[in-house]
Amino acid sequence: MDCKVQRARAAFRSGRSRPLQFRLQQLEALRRMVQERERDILEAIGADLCKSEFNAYGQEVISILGEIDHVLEKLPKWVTPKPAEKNLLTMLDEAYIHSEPLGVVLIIGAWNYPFVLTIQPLIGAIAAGNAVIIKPSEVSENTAKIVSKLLPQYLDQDLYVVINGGVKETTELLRQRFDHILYTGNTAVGKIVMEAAAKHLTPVTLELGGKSPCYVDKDCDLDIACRRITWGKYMNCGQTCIAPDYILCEPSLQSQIVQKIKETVKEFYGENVKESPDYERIINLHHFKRIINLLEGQKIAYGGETDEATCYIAPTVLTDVDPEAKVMQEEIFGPILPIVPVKNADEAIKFINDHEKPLAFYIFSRNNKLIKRMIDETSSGGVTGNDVIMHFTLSSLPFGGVGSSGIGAYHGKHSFDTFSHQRSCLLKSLKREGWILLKNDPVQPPTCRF
Ligand SMILES: NC(=O)c1ccc[n+]([C@@H]2O[C@H](COP(=O)([O-])OP(=O)(O)OC[C@H]3O[C@@H](n4cnc5c(N)ncnc54)[C@H](O)[C@@H]3O)[C@@H](O)[C@H]2O)c1
Ligand SMILES: CCCCCCCCCC=O
Repeated sequence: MDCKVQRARAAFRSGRSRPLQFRLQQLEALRRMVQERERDILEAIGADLCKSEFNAYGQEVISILGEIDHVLEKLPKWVTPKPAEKNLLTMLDEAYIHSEPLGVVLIIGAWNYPFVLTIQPLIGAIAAGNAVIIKPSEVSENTAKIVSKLLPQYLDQDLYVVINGGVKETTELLRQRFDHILYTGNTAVGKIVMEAAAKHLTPVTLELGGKSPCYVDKDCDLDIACRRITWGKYMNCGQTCIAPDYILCEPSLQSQIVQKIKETVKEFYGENVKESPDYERIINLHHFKRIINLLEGQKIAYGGETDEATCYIAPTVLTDVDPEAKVMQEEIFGPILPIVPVKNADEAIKFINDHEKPLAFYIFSRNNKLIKRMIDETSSGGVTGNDVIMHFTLSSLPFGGVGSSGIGAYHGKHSFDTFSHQRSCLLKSLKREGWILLKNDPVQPPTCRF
């Protein structure tokens, strides 16, 4: 492992990852890999998460191809040094900001979108000119295997290295010195990563989780709201970092919401969800049991069926959920949707602010003023009004958390910035040396110097 990181560092020091042409060529090769080996990639994701090819393509491959195209188009502009404003003392000089690569960066991926969560940060790290060590999640072993098999066939083998393994290997890896670490996963491990990084003063981007609230206002299009919530909540069997974790709404809306979600589930997955090729499974028995446990003592208004043998949990809605209930104490990361009744938007705002800052916040309302007020009076990594998940799909928006849901952000230019150092450059003119006397004259106030 040491020698793989050293090899990447030596390759970085050779300087070959820096030229724009090289970065573009590597990104084009990555795009070719995704296009030519699409079948293998979809198969691996499918095997890990019991996901249809259609869903794997729509949820993982499309965003990677879109991100690569976006970066290929914009990178020449991003790498161009940006002139900086000058003052009287430097008016004859050249001042600019140069984005330079950080060095060797470590990307630690999570299992729930195993391809996108390793490859999307990789795109940014290559674009910024770094060498990269990629550590996919061992939980999604098929995707980890295919990533480690394919990347060396398409990319520079010394600069971009995949290391597979679990806690032991990652712990060992974290002892090494990196120039940046981007970790995606749960908050507890995020703290371990940050502690290890601190030993080397390595900056981190932590893409963590949390309980993302969804406020449904009584003045909203309830049909559309419930359709969109159903889509985002039950996609990937609820195992999405920015899935709406729970709903806040006035008590009288609960039964309508349950009814509409029930109808939408039928529309999306058919009469028998268990038989639907579009409905995934919980990743493993450990998570299956953890989620089932959250149902204890709850009023199940819809769903609730489970099958341990296949880690199946039906799309489920809970009503009149007590904020103190177990299901409200941790991120659910499964297809259970609690509804917590609140009197109004103000009570919803207070509820959100009384808890840790979430990764996402969703507001459904016809009243844009209310949406803006709720944004102003709360905090979260990102927000989507009148939909869920969709802010993730925009390369122009920084994707990341705040407070306990994460540190830093990536996607598009934000990835490039995350993996770059903004270097201040001042190139002094050799002219007007006489001015130095003025600079060194302590009796002259600065305003009188020129
Ligand atoms: N913000 C985001 O973009 C994002 C995306 C996906 C998931 N998540 C969050 O991640 C969580 C689910 O992921 P997970 O944590 O179950 O994924 P996971 O089990 O795949 O772990 C993530 C990574 O951490 C490594 N790891 C695990 N234990 C470790 C340890 N003790 N020391 C060092 N490394 C260790 C794993 O090998 C893996 O590569 C949820 O909270 C979810 O919200 C966040
Ligand atoms: C259009 C749907 C895209 C869905 C991608 C969601 C990725 C979320 C990453 C966190 O888990």
